[in-house]
Amino acid sequence: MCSDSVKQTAVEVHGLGKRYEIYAAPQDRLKQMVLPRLSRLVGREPKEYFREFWALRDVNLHVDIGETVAIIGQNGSGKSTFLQLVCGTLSPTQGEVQRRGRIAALLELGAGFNPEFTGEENVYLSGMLYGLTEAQLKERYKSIIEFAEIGDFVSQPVKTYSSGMYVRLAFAIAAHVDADVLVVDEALSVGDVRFTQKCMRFLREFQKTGTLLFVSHDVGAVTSLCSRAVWLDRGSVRLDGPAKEVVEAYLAEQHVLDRKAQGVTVTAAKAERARAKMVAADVVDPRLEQLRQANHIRVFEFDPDAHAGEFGAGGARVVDVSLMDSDGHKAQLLQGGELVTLELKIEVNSPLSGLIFGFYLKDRLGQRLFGDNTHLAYEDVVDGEPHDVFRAMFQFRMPILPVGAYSIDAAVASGTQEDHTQHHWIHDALQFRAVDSTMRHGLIGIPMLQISVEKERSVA
Ligand SMILES: Nc1ncnc2c1ncn2[C@@H]1O[C@H](COP(=O)(O)OP(=O)(O)OP(=O)(O)O)[C@@H](O)[C@H]1O
Repeated sequence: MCSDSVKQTAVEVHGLGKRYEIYAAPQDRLKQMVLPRLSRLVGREPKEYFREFWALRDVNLHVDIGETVAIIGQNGSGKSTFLQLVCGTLSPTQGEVQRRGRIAALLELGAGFNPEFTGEENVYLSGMLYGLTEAQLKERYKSIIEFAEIGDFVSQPVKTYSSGMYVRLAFAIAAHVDADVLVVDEALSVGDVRFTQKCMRFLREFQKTGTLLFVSHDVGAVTSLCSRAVWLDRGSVRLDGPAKEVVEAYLAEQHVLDRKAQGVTVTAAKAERARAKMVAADVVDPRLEQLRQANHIRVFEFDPDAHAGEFGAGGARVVDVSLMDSDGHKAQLLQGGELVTLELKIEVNSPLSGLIFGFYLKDRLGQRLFGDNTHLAYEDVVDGEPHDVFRAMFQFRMPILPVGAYSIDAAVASGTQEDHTQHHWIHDALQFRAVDSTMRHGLIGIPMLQISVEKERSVA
């Protein structure tokens, strides 16, 4: 951890709270404006005609310059309220926000633009509100419009824009105002894939120097972009920590709640992260030496107590997870591109219909690289009785992996693909590490069947 003098604070939030007054009927609002004053005039205790609702309460947060922090949580948990308070577009009922530097915000649709003004006029208006001079805006205007890609609509009032066009223009402006802190609320979910990727490229560049606060329901975007996540739950901070861990805890809880709504009890348990057991260094498959491109992958042993967390209703349990090589031996060292079989051993505790066994392979950030389950492969329903033991096998070619740590989530559920109860989900059940690789870019490489070059025409 760096000292405060080295790492400066970008945003500091103390005891932040936002209270709304909820009126059961419109006339109650009128009564509240008039009657309490009258009551006070005649010396009576004034009555309140509203119910108070705290959208956010007692939130404390410290964000360092250069950090990328995701705010996650269910609908209505207070994420947008929090971002608006941080940006100063909403004033708090309690507490305070301290910010350093220029904050640019991409908040919910509708914020920021004057709907009667054209796109061009709004570029100048917003830019000046961010503190840019007219000369600076003239200089950057072409680049802003190119980024937004809204064509001739730039000379139309923004009230005629689609939600996607609106966000494109807002993003383009925010990307050009030299912000120190960028606050992005769900903006990426509105645009099309190409624009979203453009924004992601911009955000990745921005991250190198700036501070980013990011709200998204897309947990993939959260884990790929953010090092830290804050989980807001009914207006309070539920968990604040490494993005991967917070997202996994949040997803587990979402499943618990989803099943509860269906009358099924699923529990989420957090286990201490334990060190995975390393394999002995001298276990080397002789075939590996013959392979031209080295992508050695060390597989750590499955240890039922050494995982990042687990949850489930408990009707069945994953008791063993292993990766086998093509000879059917438990692999300790693999090669990217090799044929492997992932084997899950499951014990059933209570009568279950429609058993589904599945896995996800994830990278160190928790991004799911790929996964599969038995539901789609088996049309017959697999039922289980107490004490039954199943082995689910997935044979696939291990992709070529960039150097780094990887893990496999293993799970057993019952039901259907669309509606199922997780009985046991183990985060990071099996861990492994790609120790060397020729791959530098991309998430995974797939073994090429053939690579060739043909000269079709020669000038000479
Ligand atoms: N002006 C308002 N008056 C009354 N209640 C409000 C007002 N604005 C927001 N709320 C309530 O505050 C709570 C938090 O809202 P907020 O929009 O911050 O949640 P959120 O986490 O961003 O949700 P979502 O994921 O759906 O965007 C919600 O219950 C919402 O209904």
